[in-house]
Amino acid sequence: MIQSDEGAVSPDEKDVKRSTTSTPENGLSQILRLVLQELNLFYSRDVNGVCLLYDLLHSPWLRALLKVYDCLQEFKQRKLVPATPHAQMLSYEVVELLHASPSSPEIQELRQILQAPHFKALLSAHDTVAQKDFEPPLPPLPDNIPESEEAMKIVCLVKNQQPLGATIKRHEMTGDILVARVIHGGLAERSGLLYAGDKLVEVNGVSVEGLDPEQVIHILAMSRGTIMFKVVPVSDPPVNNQKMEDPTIPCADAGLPFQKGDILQIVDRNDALWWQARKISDLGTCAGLIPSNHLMKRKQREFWWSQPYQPHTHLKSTTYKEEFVGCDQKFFIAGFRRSMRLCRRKSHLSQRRAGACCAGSCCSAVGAPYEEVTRYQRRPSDKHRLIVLVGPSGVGVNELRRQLIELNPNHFQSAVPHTTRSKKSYEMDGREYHYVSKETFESLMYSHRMLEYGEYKGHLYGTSVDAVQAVLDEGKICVMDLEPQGIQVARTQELKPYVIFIKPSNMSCMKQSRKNAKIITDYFVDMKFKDEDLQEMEDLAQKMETQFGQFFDHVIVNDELQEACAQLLSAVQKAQTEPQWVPATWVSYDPES
Ligand SMILES: Nc1ncnc2c1ncn2[C@@H]1O[C@H](COP(=O)(O)OP(=O)(O)OP(=O)(O)O)[C@@H](O)[C@H]1O
Repeated sequence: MIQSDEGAVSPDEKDVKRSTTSTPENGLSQILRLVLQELNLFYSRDVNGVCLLYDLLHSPWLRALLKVYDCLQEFKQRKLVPATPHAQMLSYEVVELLHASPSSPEIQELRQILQAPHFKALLSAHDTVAQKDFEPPLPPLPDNIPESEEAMKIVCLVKNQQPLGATIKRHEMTGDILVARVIHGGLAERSGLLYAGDKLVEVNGVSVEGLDPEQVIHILAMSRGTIMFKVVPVSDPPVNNQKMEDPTIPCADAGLPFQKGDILQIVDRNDALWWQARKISDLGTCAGLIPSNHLMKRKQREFWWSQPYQPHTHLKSTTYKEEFVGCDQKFFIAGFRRSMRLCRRKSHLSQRRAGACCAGSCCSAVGAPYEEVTRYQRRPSDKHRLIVLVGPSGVGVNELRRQLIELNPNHFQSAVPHTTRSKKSYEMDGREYHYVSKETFESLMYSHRMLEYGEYKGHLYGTSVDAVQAVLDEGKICVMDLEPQGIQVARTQELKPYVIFIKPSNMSCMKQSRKNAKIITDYFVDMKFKDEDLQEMEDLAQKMETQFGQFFDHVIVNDELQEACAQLLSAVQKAQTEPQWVPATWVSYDPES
């Protein structure tokens, strides 16, 4: 509608008066308005073509476009780069406003314009140009903020189908929505604009005052592309001794899934309960939350106490025979004696029955849920690493050990165990066993020189650190089998054990491969495997993996014997020649190395 050039002030004049305070004087909208004022004077005089020109320039879409352009210019002058997000925000804002007041036909028209594909295309073209000029935004502060007011900053983050990498929470006392943490390596951290403790004021133009964190998260989740935050920056560095009553993760999306035994790079351990870490196998990704040492210990203790008592079942036995040595052996290999193996099993049983934790199992695991590790490669001048084989009874640990040693007895050797029983006529001290007095044995036990020990038929049996060292000192590779409870005892800088878990394959394969195999029991030597024995083996293997899996450097499924043996040989060689993760305490810093 065109007003008369005389009399009442035209709506355009009103606009001019109103807008001069807020838009730059040389803004295109301002110029357009002045032009329209001029044209208005000639409109009623019907000067040739003026009406057409006036109508064209007066169309709402042009005014809307120039308004957006002017706002962009203003944002640019305030150095709020990149300007693109602001343009998008502005158009979203206008559309939102128009939704709220859909009455007049002009507003309807404006809404259609802003939502029209060509307008979006125009913005998108601008986006592309602006993206090229992108510089990390400076933390901008409006010039005209009164000193008494909190200084705010506007932060724009472009969310390219990746999480923002920040979590929020509500302040218990003030109810403010705060940035709870900024995830290392995430979008927010890389921008350098958001810090833990920043107070959120607006998200995408929506005030967060009175909103629940979930509502804010919803707004964020619904946002595409650029997200604009208005924040009051935290005055002090982020607070690290944050107290959380809730034992669950503060933000499930920010969690880092990991398993026991995974190698993690800890990038932030400031929080008492939740650390930030990355998997070493995936260092390119942004960090995630993991429970802190403290929280892990708490969880482990809770879990430990919640575990029901689980008695260990033994293989049933019928006939008793004296201990034996494999008669088909071409040469003598120590440490395969039946008494020693049964003693080991019995000591394992008694530990479980007593409900106590041996030094190497859950107690120490509770003490140190995480272990600092480093890469270690054995130098040719170093002693060999001890090879420890672990597995459920009957899986083939001794068979594999025997086969490995038979491959090259000059290179691989077992440690000679100690016993307090008396030497038999056909035995030799230091070959089958080291025959020692009870006092000597006990003094080795109490001075922690026994890797494992137990009692069988009233006699003590065990393998000492010194017996292992004796093999290593000869330049050989010592291969021994241990109950998993003994792993922790062996894990010393001195022995640097490489632990290989021997695992049964599935039941149907085991039934097939173990058709002719024999198990060792207390009383019956040539007993064949029954289905329940195989089932027990499988269950026990699972338990071992769950409880001790973090200590296993390598896992071999013992299905086909020769294949498993080849895998064992290859793993043993790698352990001695290739870099491996070991506890950091095993590697002392040597500046000359
Ligand atoms: N892959 C395999 N295929 C067929 N038989 C196997 C295989 N591995 C082991 N065996 C046989 O299974 C039986 C038990 O193996 P082994 O004595 O090595 O068990 P173990 O794990 O040392 O347990 P334990 O110490 O209780 O005897 C033996 O007769 C062995 O020859």
